[in-house]
Amino acid sequence: MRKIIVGSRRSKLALTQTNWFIDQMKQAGSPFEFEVKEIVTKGDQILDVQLSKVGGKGLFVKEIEQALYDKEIDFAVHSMKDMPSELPEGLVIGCIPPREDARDAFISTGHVKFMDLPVGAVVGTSSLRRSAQLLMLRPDLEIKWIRGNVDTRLAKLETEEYDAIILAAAGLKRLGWSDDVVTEYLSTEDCLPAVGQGALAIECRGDDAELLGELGKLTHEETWKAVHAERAFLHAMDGGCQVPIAGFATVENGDVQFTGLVASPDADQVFKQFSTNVEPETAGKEVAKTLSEQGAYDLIQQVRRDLNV
Ligand SMILES: NCc1[nH]cc(CCC(=O)O)c1CC(=O)O
Repeated sequence: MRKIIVGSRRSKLALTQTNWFIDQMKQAGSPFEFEVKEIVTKGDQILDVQLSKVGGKGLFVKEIEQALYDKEIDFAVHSMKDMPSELPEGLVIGCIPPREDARDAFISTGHVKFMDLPVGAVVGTSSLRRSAQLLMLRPDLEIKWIRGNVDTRLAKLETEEYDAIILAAAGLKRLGWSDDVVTEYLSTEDCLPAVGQGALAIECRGDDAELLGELGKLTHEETWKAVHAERAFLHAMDGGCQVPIAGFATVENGDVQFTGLVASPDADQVFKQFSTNVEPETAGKEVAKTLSEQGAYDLIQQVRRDLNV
């Protein structure tokens, strides 16, 4: 029996996602043995600075992709959100399993709802996408950068000066945190999720036909369509996790319904557009075209120059 080596970042979330997916493969009757190999990425090492400042697309994936090229591992389970919109030559996404909750979770001390936060309350996030959208609703809030994995951030809410923090619901749910830690789930209208948020990407070598055949069986059609619309948008806008960009799609009766958003970091300028199409890429690209015509592409380039990324 072929032994498949699965690469994973060392964080609890990465390992949980990896083991969850291996279980799915076993349940589907995949004819393999599995072994997990832990890999430390640059993104895991730099935990003390604002992510948008260290820059570089694919901060969490580069070392893993090298291990794929070197055949040290056969596939890796990534958060789709951490994947650059273009994969390097020779590597492919072999499977997109069903999406977890794509929303952002708002967690405050004392369970005060977001709109009930006192004036000037301090909210912890290191994402320009989240901070821009929070400031649209509550321009009075103070955004304070916060880094670290899910457990660290929840601990910081208790011990440091934050009134609230925002985390991806998917990470909390996969780690088994119960719904009661969450004060409220922000609606996708109020806080449009990051492209790919809540979804996983199984990355492998494009020439590994045997593995690709097994992985393909576990792809979830609706998630595949939604993610392709979102990533087509991200790519067309030259977006990434360093700039305030959001994109979220659902599938209704086979049609992809996609909303894209680009904002300035201070939320002074906000561009938002919706499109629906049977072709996922078309839905994403149409929104990108409209927003670019309105000035959103230039805004992203401006943000990149300002942040030097
Ligand atoms: N930015 C890091 C990251 N990448 C994926 C997740 C959570 C899981 C997901 O969105 O799929 C997180 C943490 C967070 O944003 O709270």
